[in-house]
Amino acid sequence: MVLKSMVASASDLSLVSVAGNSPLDFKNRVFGGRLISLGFRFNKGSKCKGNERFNFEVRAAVEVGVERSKSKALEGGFGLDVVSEAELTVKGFAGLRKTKLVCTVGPACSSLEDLENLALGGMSVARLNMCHGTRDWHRDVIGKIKKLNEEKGFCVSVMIDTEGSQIHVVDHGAPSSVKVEEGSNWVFTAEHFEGSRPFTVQTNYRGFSEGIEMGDELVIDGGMACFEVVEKTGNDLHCKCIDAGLFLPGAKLSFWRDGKLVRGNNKLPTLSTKDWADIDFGIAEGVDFFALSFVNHADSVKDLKNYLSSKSTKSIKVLAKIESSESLHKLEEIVRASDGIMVARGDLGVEIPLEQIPTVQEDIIYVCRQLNKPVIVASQLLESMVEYPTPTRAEVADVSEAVRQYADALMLSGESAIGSYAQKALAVLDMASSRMESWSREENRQSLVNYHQLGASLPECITEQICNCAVEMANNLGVDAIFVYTKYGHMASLLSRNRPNPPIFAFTNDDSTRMALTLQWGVVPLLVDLSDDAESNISKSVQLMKSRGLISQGDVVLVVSDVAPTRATPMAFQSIQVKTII
Ligand SMILES: Nc1ncnc2c1ncn2[C@@H]1O[C@H](COP(=O)(O)OP(=O)(O)OP(=O)(O)O)[C@@H](O)[C@H]1O
Ligand SMILES: CC(=O)C(=O)O
Ligand SMILES: [K+]
Ligand SMILES: [Mg+2]
Repeated sequence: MVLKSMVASASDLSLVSVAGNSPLDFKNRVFGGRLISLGFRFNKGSKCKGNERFNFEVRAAVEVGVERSKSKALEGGFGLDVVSEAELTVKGFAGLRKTKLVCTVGPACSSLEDLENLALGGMSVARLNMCHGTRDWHRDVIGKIKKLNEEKGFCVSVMIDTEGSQIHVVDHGAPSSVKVEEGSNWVFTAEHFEGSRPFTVQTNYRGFSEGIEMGDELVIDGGMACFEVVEKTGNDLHCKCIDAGLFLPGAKLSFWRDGKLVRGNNKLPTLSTKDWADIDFGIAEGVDFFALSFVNHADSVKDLKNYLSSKSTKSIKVLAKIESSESLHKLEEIVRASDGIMVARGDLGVEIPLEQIPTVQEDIIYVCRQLNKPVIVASQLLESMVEYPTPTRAEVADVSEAVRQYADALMLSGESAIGSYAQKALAVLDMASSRMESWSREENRQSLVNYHQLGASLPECITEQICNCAVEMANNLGVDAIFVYTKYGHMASLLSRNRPNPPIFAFTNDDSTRMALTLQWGVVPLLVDLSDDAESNISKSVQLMKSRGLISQGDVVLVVSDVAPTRATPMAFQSIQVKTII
C-alpha cells in the first residue's frame, strides 16, 4: 500500500520527528500505550506538501494504530472498531469525523485488500446494488466484509439496494453508447427482436407507452437526449429526436407534457419478483440494511418491514430511496414509515428538473432530521473521479454543502464501484466532511435548527427532552465526549439528531443496533455487555476506555443513561451526569 511504503515500518514511526507545521500537535498523544512523536521524513523532492502531507500523516498513523489495535481488538472483547480507536488515538475526540461514508462495492473494489483499504479509509457502510452482478458475486463480497469485521476488528455494515421497477432501455442496438442525431427517427417498443434493427430501442416494460400521446416529450436519462412522440402504433412509439445526445446501456425513460411528468415509474410495483428474491437472499446473508428503490408510498416500506419482522431473526433496517416525483409528494409519510432515507439524486434527476435537486435535497434532509431518521446523500458526488484522480471544485463544493446541511452520510457510487480511484475518492469525502464539520462547529450553525416534538406519550417526550438538553449542556460545557447506553439505539439517535459538538459513544449489547448506528451522524457504536445496573455500566465503560488510553485524567464526559427499575429503586428514570475522569 502506498502509505505503508512511505513509512519504513510501524516501529520506525516513533523515531521519526514531527514533520513541520502540521495543525495538530501529535507529540503529546499517547499512541499504543506509549508516548510517541509522529511525523514523516518525506524524501527530498517529494511532491507531497501542505494539507496533502498532513493527511498522509494522519492516515498513516491511523493505519499503524489499526495494526496495533487489531491484535488488541481480538483480546479483551472490546467492542470499539479499530478505525475509530486509531482515529481517536491520533486525532483526539474533536478530530473524529461525524459524517458517515457509504461505498458502493463493484468490480473495481471487491477484493479483500480493496475492501480492507476502504474500511481503513473510513467506509462504514458497504452498499451492494442488485441492478448489477450475480447473487454469488454479492455473497462473496458480503463474506469478505464479515471476515474483515470479525478478524480485523472493523465495523462495516452491509446494505442491499434493490433493483426496483423502472422503465429503461434493454437493447438500443449496441453494447456501449450510441449517438442520437437531431431529426433522426426512432421506434421505441417493448417487443423483443433478434439481431440488430437500426433506430429501434427495446424497453423493459410492456405498458411503457400507456397514456402517452402524440406531442409528448420522451426524455432519456434526465436529459441525455430528447424526443418528440410523432406516432403511436399499438404499444410502439415513433419518435423524432429534438435534442441530440447519447443513449447509454440501460438508459432510463421519462415522458413529459407541458413541462410536467406524465409517465414516471409510479405505475410499476416498488418490489418486483426479482426484488423479493433478492430480499430473501439478503436475509439469508444477514445484511444490515435494505435500500428500497423507487418507493412511491409508505405502504411498500411497511410491507417490507412486516415481511422482515416475520422472516428475519435479526433486525434489518429499511431505507426508502427518494428517486421519483411521486415520492416527493408523500415524503413525510414515507420518512415516518422507514428507518432512514437515501436522496437518490441519479434517478431523481430523471423525474424532476435538475435545477430542483439542490432545494429538494435540503428539504429532504430537513424533514429527516425533524423526524429523526438518518439520511444519505447519493449519486455523482465525485463523478469525475470515476476517471480522474482529483475531483472538480464544483464536486467538492457539492459534497461540502451536503455536510453543511447535516446529512448523516455521503455515498460513493461509480467512484468506488467501477472507478480507478476509489480510495482517493473516499479520502476526498473524508477530508471535505471533516473540514466542513469543523467550520460548522466554529460558526455554531447547529443552534439554528428548530425541533419538532416527536414523542406522543410522556415517557417519549421525557427521553427526547433529556437528549435535547444533554446536547445543549455538552456544547455549552465543551465536554470531550457523550456516552450513552442504548439497547435499540433510540437515545443515541435522539442525541445525534441534535448534531452535538462532541462525538457520541453509544454502548449497546445488541449487535444489530451497533450495525444500524454505523449510519448515524456523530455516533461511534460500541458492543459491550450491559447489565441492568446503570452505574456499573458507566463505571465499566469508563474503565474500559481508560485502560485503552482513549480517555484520560481531566477528560470530561457527559453520560446519558436510562435506569431500569430495580427492587431497591422501583422507578425507571433517565439521567444526565457530567463526569470528570480522575
Ligand atoms: N456489482 C456491480 N457489478 C458491476 N458493476 C457495478 C456493480 N455495482 C455498480 N456497478 C457499476 O457502477 C455504476 C454506478 O453504480 P450505481 O450503484 O450508482 O448504479 P446505477 O445503476 O447507476 O444506479 P441505481 O442505484 O439507480 O441503480 C453502475 O452504473 C455500474 O456500471
Ligand atoms: C442511488 C440511486 O439509486 C440513484 O441515485 O438513482
Ligand atoms: K438500485
Ligand atoms: Mg436509482
